[in-house]
Amino acid sequence: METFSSIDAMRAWCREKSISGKTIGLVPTMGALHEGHLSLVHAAKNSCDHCVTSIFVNPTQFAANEDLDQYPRPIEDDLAMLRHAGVEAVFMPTADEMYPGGAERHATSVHPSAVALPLEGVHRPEHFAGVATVVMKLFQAAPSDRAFFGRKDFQQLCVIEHMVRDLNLPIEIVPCDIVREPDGLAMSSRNRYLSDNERQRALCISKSLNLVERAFLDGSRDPKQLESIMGDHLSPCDRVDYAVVVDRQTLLPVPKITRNAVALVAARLGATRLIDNRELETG
Ligand SMILES: Nc1ncnc2c1ncn2[C@@H]1O[C@H](COP(=O)(O)OP(=O)(O)OP(=O)(O)O)[C@@H](O)[C@H]1O
Ligand SMILES: CC(C)(CO)[C@@H](O)C(=O)[O-]
Ligand code: BAL
Repeated sequence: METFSSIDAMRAWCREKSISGKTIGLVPTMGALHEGHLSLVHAAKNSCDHCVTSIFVNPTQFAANEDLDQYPRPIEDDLAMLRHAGVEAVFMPTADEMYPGGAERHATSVHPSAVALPLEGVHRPEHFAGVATVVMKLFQAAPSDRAFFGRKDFQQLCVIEHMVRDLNLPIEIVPCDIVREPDGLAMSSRNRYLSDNERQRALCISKSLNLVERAFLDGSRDPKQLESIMGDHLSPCDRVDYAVVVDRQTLLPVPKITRNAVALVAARLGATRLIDNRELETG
């Protein structure tokens, strides 16, 4: 497995692979890897000739009061997992390599589509501009045929899909299903912040989504009714930023579900903020 910290070297590796007609799959991550990330790697390896994974804790998507400094960086463990998974190249640039002159003075950025505005956009107003910009930069540093993103970060996936569509980027976005712990908790790098008690209480998030799905499958098409089911079961959380059922395309509220929808939750256990969701398909 080769590791690259320079954009030029990473780009040269990708160019060499694609000149010979081979396809490349890119898996962007912030490290602290778990089985959710590895499922993206497996999907990339299954559908592409070569797989590149990036590890970069992107400063421009964190607000000043967020966990940029504490974000876990177990780089040796991450590299061992990627080696074991058969990844051929890892892009792990420094912040200076990605943002010469400093992330805070970085001038040109991607303005994401309106799908970035609700939900996470309300609670993390600069977040998706930072995500879209760094993903655009990762696509330039590691030019690939396909990029793999998890449905766990559902709104992020929408933002990236819109960016690729609106800016005509020559890359296919491949959404990958949410990988969960055996008890239902969505895998997330931030789960490692949880105390035993918080970890136990965090289970109410996936349970509330199970109950919403059950009510939806039983015929409920009233978002308010579904949201109240979620609300009733999220009381073990210390704070609920949102627990909503919205349109799958726009992520905006609808009076009645007539086409595909999605239930999304963001909630805190202690200082840890977790997100999860469940797609509700009208069929
Ligand atoms: N449980 C999961 N199942 C599937 N994909 C996942 C899962 N968790 C993360 N991913 C995906 O992995 C990619 C990298 O995500 P990231 O490195 O931020 O991990 P994370 O676990 O979501 O971290 P965080 O706890 O900071 O949200 C994203 O596309 C994300 O959606
Ligand atoms: C897509 C991403 C790697 C951009 O920094 C990050 O937001 C993540 O890990 O989901
Ligand atoms: N998985 C999304 C990255 C973030 O929360 O910044």
